[in-house]
Amino acid sequence: MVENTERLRRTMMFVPGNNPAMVKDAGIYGADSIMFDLEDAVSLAEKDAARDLIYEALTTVDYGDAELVVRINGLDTPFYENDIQAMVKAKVDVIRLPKTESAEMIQTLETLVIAAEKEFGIEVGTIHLMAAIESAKGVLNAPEIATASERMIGIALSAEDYTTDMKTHRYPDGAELEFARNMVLHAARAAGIAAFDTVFTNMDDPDGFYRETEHIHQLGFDGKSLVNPRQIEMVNKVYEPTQKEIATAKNVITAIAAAKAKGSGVIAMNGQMVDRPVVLRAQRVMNLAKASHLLDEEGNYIEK
Ligand SMILES: CC(=O)SCCNC(=O)CCNC(=O)[C@H](O)C(C)(C)COP(=O)(O)OP(=O)(O)OC[C@H]1O[C@@H](n2cnc3c(N)ncnc32)[C@H](O)[C@@H]1OP(=O)(O)O
Ligand SMILES: O=C([O-])CC(=O)C(=O)O
Ligand SMILES: [Mg+2]
Repeated sequence: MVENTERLRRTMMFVPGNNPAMVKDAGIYGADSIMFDLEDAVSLAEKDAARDLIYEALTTVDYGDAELVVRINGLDTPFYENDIQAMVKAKVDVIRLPKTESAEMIQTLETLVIAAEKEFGIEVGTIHLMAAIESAKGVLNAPEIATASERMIGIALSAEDYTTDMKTHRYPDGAELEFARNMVLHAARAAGIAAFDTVFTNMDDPDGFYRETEHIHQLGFDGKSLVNPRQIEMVNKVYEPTQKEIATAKNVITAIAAAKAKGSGVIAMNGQMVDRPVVLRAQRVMNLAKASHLLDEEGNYIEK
C-alpha cells in the first residue's frame, strides 16, 4: 500500500482536458483532487491537443496542495500509450484508468508506467494509480482490481457507463447503484485504499446532489467524482464534522493517550467503551475538522 492512501479525498473534480481556461483556473476552487480528463470529455479530433495542454499545465501551473490526477484514454483506444508516456514524464500524482474490468488491465498499465519512469529518469514507483469501474464485469472483479498493484490509491464507481452496461439508467433514489456501490466500497476497504462515488450530472438539482452525497457519506465513501466547482462546497459541508463530534473526538484522543501512559488500550468514557476502532474514528474526525478549517492552532473549534 502506498503511503499517501490516507490523504483526504472528498472531492475529485473532472476538468475537460481540451478547455484551456478551465485547466488554467482549476486550482482556485479548492478541490482535494483535480482530475484532468483526456477520455470522454475530449473528442477524437482533440486527443493530441488535449494531451499536450495537460502536459504543459502539469509542468508549469501551480495547483497548490491539490492532488493531480489524469484520466487517460482506455486500453481499447489508440491513445493510451501516448497518454501514459506524457503523464509520467509530467510526473502527475495519479493516473486514473477508465473502464477497468480486471487486474490484468491494471498490470498492463503498470508495466507501461514502469517503462516510462525508467525512460524519463523518474524513480520507479513514483506515479500512483487508480481505477474507474464502469461495467458489471468491473464491479464483480472490484476486489482483484483494488489489489492489482501496490501503486493503487483508490477505485471509483462510474455510474453513467455502468448503468448503460446494466441496461438501466440513473434514478433519483439510486437503487440501481446499491450493489455496485457496496462492491466498490468493500473492495476498497478490504484493500486499504480509497473509494470514490460517481459523478452527479444534473447541475439544476442541488437537493438531489445533497441527498446522494449524504447517502454515500453514510455508506463510508471517501468522496465523490465531481463535474462542477459548485459541487465542491456541498460535498465538504456533508463531510464536515459537527462541533459535538469534534469535542467527543478530542476527549477520546486525550483519554486514550492517558490510558496508554498507564499501560491500558481500553477505557470507559461517559459509560461508553473506548478502544482502537473508536480512536481511529476520532482521528478521522480530527483530520476532517482540520481540512474543513474548523480548528485553530491549539486545536480548538472555530465557530463559523
Ligand atoms: C460521464 C463522464 O465521463 S463525466 C466526466 C467528463 N465530463 C466533464 O469533464 C465535464 C466537466 N464539467 C463541465 O464541463 C461544466 O461544469 C458543465 C458543462 C457541466 C457546466 O458548465 P457551466 O454551465 O459553464 O458551469 P458553471 O456556470 O457552473 O461554471 C462556472 C465557472 O466554473 C468553471 N467550471 C465549470 N466546470 C468546471 C470544471 N469541471 N473544471 C474547471 N472549471 C469549471 C467555468 O469555466 C466557469 O468559470 P468562469 O466563471 O471563470 O467563466
Ligand atoms: O467516473 C465517473 O463518475 C464518470 C464516468 O465516466 C461515468 O460515470 O461513466
Ligand atoms: Mg465513463
